[in-house]
Amino acid sequence: MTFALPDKQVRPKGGKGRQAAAMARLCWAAGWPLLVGALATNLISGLLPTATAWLTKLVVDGIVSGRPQVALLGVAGGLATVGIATGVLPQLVTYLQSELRRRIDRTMQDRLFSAVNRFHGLARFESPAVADKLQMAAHVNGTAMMPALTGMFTAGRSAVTVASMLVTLWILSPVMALVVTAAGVPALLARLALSRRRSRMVADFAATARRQSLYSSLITDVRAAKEVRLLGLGDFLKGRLFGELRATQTAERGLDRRGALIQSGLSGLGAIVAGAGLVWAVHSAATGGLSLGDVTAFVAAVAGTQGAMAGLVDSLAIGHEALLFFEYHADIVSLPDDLPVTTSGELPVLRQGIELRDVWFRYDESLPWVLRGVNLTIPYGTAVAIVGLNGAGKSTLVKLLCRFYDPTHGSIRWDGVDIREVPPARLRERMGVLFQDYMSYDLTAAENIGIGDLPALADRDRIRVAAEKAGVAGPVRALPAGYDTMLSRTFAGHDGPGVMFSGGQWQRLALARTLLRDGRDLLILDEPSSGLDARAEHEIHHRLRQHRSGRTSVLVSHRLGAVREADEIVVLSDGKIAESGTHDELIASNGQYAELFAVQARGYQSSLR
Ligand SMILES: Nc1ncnc2c1ncn2[C@@H]1O[C@H](COP(=O)(O)OP(=O)(O)OP(=O)(O)O)[C@@H](O)[C@H]1O
Repeated sequence: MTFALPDKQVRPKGGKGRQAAAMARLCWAAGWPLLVGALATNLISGLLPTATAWLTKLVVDGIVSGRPQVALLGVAGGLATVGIATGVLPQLVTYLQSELRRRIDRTMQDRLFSAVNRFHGLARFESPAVADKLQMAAHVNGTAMMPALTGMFTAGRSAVTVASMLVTLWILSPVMALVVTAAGVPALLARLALSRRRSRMVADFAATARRQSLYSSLITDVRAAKEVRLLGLGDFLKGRLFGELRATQTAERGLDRRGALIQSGLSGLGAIVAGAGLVWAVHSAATGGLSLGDVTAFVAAVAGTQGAMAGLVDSLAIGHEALLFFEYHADIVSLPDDLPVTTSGELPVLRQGIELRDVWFRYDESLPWVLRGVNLTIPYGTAVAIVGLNGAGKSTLVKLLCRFYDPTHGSIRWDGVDIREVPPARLRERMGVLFQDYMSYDLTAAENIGIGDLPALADRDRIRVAAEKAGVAGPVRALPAGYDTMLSRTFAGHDGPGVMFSGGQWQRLALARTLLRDGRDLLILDEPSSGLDARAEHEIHHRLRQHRSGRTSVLVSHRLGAVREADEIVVLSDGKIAESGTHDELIASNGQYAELFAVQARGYQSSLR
């Protein structure tokens, strides 16, 4: 089991405008009626403060000038209606926004995981840059995006309030309208600059945050718990986690201090402007330039403009930061497939065989060659065994046969058809493969086998037959709920706690999953018995020999006793085929195979003495 440390920082690319447009399109697709509804209610809410200010002025002026009661009552009724709307609309806005958040959540998850499922090979998962982005993108959902969306709504609402308040102010005092606007501009610029800094900080500390989550998962993950305890790594990991946390918090603190200083300065400036305006308004009222209603409207307009301007700037800043995270999602969603795949092309039913023609392969241009000109034929209906020392390239060859990567040079042909000329799914549905690093799923025993062939998931008879062939039927029947037992200690089953299998039992279960794909053209077994006890290994290989006879199969194994009956044994050494032949031929030629076989045989004989 490995936990990868992200090796470099990932800063998403692309302009904010482009990302904002992409996000707007996503929100539209997620639920445009909700989006329009939420936007409209937000904008109407934005007009309410101005309406309240004007209606209050009319009421006050009406009372002072002794207007008829009916007219006054009408205005008061209007004021009451605006009051009701002020109380009700925020609830409606909240509901519409929550529903929109759920829709956006679904749309984002759908797009993200569909994009990941579209990667046909493994290269994307092994790229540190992509893995880092994936980790960031997995946290970006509707909830994380809401600040950007509500930020846009609030910005729209605040803009409406600012505009309407400024009109009110302009009517009462154009000079004051200009002064309030001018005082708001530095606030806008300062807060946008702060927000940019904050976004940069989030990007700069992305790797730090990922390392934090790596250390916390190592401390909490059940798979790491054994080694963490045995080696006493708990405090070591916690120390590293806190080191990262301290680094992030120090940067955050610096930014918060700077923000607090700037905000205080700007608030002081706003208070001076509002105070000066009040002095002017009182003076004008005293000299008859303004009515009492004008003064109340003026005070409300100054406070409203300043408040709405602050809201506008804050919303823009919050939206700006949320957009940064959206970019990780957008980058993954737009990432092309790692393999050039075709959507058409048929794969014939295997009748001649599979041929590797001068196959060269390396995982990356910067890495050494793993396979160097491999020429190998796996004739139809035969069992070919691949043996060799650790790192010789055996599992790599298996991965190329499954087309998880394309050969760097050369080709792999299936009855003469280059496997790059058919969709990978069509190739993969023709094979059953047991990987060396097989998966153990936190699912029931039946599901662990059944997912080997999804249409058989509910077919208990087929699952039982596969379990029998893999020699795991007995252990499964002995489980508390038989095939329905949850094989997990961290997820409980329907009837109580889950149960864990032993390493060898898991391996047999994985073998059963592979054998469920029985009728496929090609069976590949990469170290199918590495975790089995001697008796189980003997028994399994006996069954597999029966199962493989007459079928096309590839068997990779370090246990040479297990491969001796293969039709052909291929010895891979340093990425090349060193020798090949039947067991007897290879023993007679006294090469690498004979040497390896002799070493293993000596080991067994000496332990018998
Ligand atoms: N995903 C990968 N990315 C980069 N290098 C890899 C990757 N997988 C394997 N390698 C390298 O390729 C070489 C061959 O590995 P491979 O797993 O094919 O060997 P193997 O013959 O199956 O070994 P073993 O007997 O230990 O299972 C090794 O040097 C290994 O470090």
